[in-house]
Amino acid sequence: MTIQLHNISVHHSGAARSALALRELNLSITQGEQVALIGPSGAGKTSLLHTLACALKPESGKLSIFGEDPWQLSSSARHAMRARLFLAPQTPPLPPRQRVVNAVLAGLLPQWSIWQAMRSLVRPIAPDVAYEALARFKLQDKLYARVDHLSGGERQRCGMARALVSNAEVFLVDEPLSALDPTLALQTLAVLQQEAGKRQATLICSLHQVELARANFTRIVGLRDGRIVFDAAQQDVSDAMIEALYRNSDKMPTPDGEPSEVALIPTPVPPRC
Ligand SMILES: Nc1ncnc2c1ncn2[C@@H]1O[C@H](COP(=O)(O)OP(=O)(O)OP(=O)(O)O)[C@@H](O)[C@H]1O
Repeated sequence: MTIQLHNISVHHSGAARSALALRELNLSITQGEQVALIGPSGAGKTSLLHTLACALKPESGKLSIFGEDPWQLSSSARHAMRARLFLAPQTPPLPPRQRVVNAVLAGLLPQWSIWQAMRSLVRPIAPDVAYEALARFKLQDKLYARVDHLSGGERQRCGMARALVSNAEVFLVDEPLSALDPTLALQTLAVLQQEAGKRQATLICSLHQVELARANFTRIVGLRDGRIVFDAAQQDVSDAMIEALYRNSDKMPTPDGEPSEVALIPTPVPPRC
């Protein structure tokens, strides 16, 4: 099992201790699985991806990635683990004045020495690698453009190209399609899924496009109020489950941050690869 969460609860630093972003989550994902995370805004999709990327430390519960608890490792061992995980945030943190070629090649940084990294900033070491990755997202003509001259959707695809050049074993991708038109969204998702499939990487992808998730992922995890509401095979996800997942709650929040009511749906047995 590549990823195992047992009763994981997480809160963000700065948030009230009781305002948990994830509440007693249980989840197991095997290497090579492709999982879509869906759920309303604030459900905890980003928090879950950041927890899996070892960017957020759980408050309680047991987390295992590649068979080890990242937070029991030394910081250098955890750093090495992070290099096997690629987190593509909703808004890729690309330095504005950087050239696209360098932004993409940053995906190779975990494999480079400090000298290679510095040399590449002056004169990109492997522009062909960046070019090929960009071409898969139809962005090759922007190879030497400045990042702050890209549109939002182009930046997102630049972030995806960076994922492609990395040798990550797990892709944690947050809302990769939010700034893309429907055609590009489909193409981008296809490239991500093909690449993950080709290298047997695990792909965990949060999506607001529920129909895209249902059409393209064999396993769908529905989150709401920091809890897993369902974890089901694509064919077992019904319209009623989706409707309940996204139903607006007009209940007033309680002062301790606990949601006053969550429509929990019995969880079908998750599919196994
Ligand atoms: N930096 C932060 N500090 C404090 N609380 C946070 C922070 N980031 C998120 N939260 C809270 O954690 C909970 C889960 O947020 P999260 O961003 O994980 O949801 P999400 O499902 O990814 O939402 P969206 O679809 O809008 O991106 C929310 O209640 C949110 O308000």
